[in-house]
Amino acid sequence: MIRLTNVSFRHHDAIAHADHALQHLNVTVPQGGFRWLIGPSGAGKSSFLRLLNLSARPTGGMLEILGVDTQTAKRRQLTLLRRRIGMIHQDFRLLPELDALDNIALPLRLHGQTAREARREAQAILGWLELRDRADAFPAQLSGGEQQRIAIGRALIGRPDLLLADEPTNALAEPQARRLLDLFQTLSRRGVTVIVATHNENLLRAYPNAAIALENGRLAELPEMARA
Ligand SMILES: Nc1ncnc2c1ncn2[C@@H]1O[C@H](COP(=O)(O)OP(=O)(O)OP(=O)(O)O)[C@@H](O)[C@H]1O
Repeated sequence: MIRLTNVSFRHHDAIAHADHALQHLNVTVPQGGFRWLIGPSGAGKSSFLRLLNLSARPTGGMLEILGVDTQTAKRRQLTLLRRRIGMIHQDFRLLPELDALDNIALPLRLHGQTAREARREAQAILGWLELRDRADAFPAQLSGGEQQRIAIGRALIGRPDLLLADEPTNALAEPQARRLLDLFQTLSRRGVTVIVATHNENLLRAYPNAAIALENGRLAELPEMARA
């Protein structure tokens, strides 16, 4: 369960003091829920995902993630919570000095698994991503779509309970995008909470899940297309 109660967020370096990226949001997503996150550029979608990803803290309100009250949680609880969250960043954020296999394996290494175990699981994911022959390639040697698929693999390898994705299909061809969305749907049916920011109207139509619509940092009326 994800629960935002009156959550506001202001970037440290926001220009005007009153400039809030998110304002007074009340949102609940049950465990296993799939939500699109939609809204025009600058509406606050990435800021919203940063809060859920625990890379930023709300400046007001209460944020509960997977049953943990993030304001009162101890550091150790937050560390454990982070391991249950998978994030696909819009700009991929691969480590340039690691090859494709080790980028995917990284979360398991950070969680203390041996290189051998982590690489074995990463190999299986590379197979699903149809990138087995690119295991040794470094990010700079990969196409945008290949980098995005590696970023997807890295988010999935830790078997997250909460999967967050910022425009995860923007570098993918349509069949790959649909395959990814089919996987997201399957994961959601198995109890993973999935939140996906997108501008891709074809996908919104093809996968009519409920949506969280933002506009100027506030919840907005849902456009017809996104009502589920
Ligand atoms: N690091 C930052 N410092 C200051 N303000 C920021 C920062 N990042 C975003 N903002 C501001 O916060 C607001 C919300 O931006 P955000 O990136 O969350 O929107 P978005 O919906 O993800 O946009 P896009 O679809 O273009 O990615 C905007 O007004 C933006 O200018």
